[in-house]
Amino acid sequence: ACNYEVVVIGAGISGIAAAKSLKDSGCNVTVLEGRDRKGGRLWTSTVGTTKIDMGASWIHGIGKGADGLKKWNNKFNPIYQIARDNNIATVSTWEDEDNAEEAFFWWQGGKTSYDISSFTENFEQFFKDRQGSASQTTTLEQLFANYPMTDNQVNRNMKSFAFGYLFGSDYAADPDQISAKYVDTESYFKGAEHIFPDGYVQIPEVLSTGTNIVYERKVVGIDYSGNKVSISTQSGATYECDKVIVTVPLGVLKNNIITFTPALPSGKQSSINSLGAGLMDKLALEFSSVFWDANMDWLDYISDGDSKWVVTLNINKYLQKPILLMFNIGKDALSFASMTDQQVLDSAMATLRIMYPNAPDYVNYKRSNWGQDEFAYQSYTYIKAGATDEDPGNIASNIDKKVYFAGEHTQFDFLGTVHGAYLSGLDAARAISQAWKFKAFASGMISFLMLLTLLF
Ligand SMILES: Cc1cc2nc3c(=O)[nH]c(=O)nc-3n(C[C@H](O)[C@H](O)[C@H](O)COP(=O)(O)OP(=O)(O)OC[C@H]3O[C@@H](n4cnc5c(N)ncnc54)[C@H](O)[C@@H]3O)c2cc1C
Repeated sequence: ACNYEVVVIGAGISGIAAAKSLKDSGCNVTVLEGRDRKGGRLWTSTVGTTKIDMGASWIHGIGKGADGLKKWNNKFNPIYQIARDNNIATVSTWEDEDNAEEAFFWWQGGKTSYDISSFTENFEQFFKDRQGSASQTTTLEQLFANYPMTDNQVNRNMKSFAFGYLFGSDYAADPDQISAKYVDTESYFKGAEHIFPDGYVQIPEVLSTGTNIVYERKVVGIDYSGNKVSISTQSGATYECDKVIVTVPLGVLKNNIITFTPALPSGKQSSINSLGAGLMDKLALEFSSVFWDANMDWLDYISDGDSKWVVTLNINKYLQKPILLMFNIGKDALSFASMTDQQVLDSAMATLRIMYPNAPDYVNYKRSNWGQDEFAYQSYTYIKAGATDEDPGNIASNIDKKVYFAGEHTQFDFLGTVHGAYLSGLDAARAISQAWKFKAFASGMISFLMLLTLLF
């Protein structure tokens, strides 16, 4: 069996997946987690008395099968498989996102009379026709530089809405950042999109039973210059191990929160610099009753001059609670990051009252602020203009079979998702178990050869 001491940094889904797999192989595993809770960007919180996910909400496609990846033929999304195996309830929000029910509102007040679907269909078609001409450094905005439209306020606002609505939520970023070349080139699980009525955190909870997680251990240094890896934490506690798996988010790596000794190889560092740490924030508002279009999934808002509060999810449709979940993306999310809760709430309520002039006051709220979160500094990763689909794999590659990496940002196929993060954790664990299997085989061979020498 495995005789390594392994430290996993981070009790998000990737770290917990890696720890479980290695523990099951007999390794001695300790997980060091900076926060006082597990799950990382799976954060089931509450608004009033209702559980609400302020990090990931969806299993993006329960399966079976994933586009372009044969190995998933006939298989469920691994997160859905875990939910099924453990009787964790999930609820479908829609079979296909294109079929979600939507109402469109605009800055002039109430529902828009504008033909939104013609605009967004033309916009998408324009993108498809030109994506082939995009180079590695072409931004989505540059690809649309010659988009044919009369320059007036309505069209300008429609264009900025279309960017947020069609691409922003997928990549948690703005059109002047997203690489046009890589839009829609990652793989998607087929099937309906599901959420967890009792919270996504149930997944890391069932996977981490019996795992040794030490909380409030913010890692600040990893020294891998010797035979053993030495890990230092902000609290002063240090840990020694044979192998470490670093699962901290890309945003944490970009901010150099952890000092690596020696410094990370330049190729890996440049991939860390190149990828985009996308930002998407949520505001959950609970009301005393539903005043909005109860049959809609999404309430979409075309604002004047930016894309603030571009999409709002009607939670009532799935959980039968009078709750709206409002979203901001990229620079709009960033513009709220340093504001007080009251300022954010004022902005949200002002927008809701443009959409529904008689909207009453909220009774409870919960806000995420992932950009200011010292254990994330981001929401999810995207291919930024200048980066390539090889950058996530460059980050994943191990250093000297001592320092391994996992996390949603370390695999391209399902970049930015929970299932991608989960699978990356299993990959890192597999790479370590290959190392001990090889070591066991090599020492077996040496003993065998010594025995032969003694006999003859
Ligand atoms: C608002 C939002 C919405 C999302 N929506 C979806 C969705 O609907 N569907 C989907 O599939 N994905 C979604 N995602 C993405 C998904 O949540 C992530 O891809 C996934 O959870 C990442 O898992 P991870 O293990 O890679 O990272 P994390 O969950 O971030 O885990 C890393 C862990 O490391 C810890 N850590 C960080 N720094 C340190 C340190 N210095 N020392 C010790 N510990 C540290 C963190 O606290 C964290 O627990 C969303 C994310 C956000 C933020």
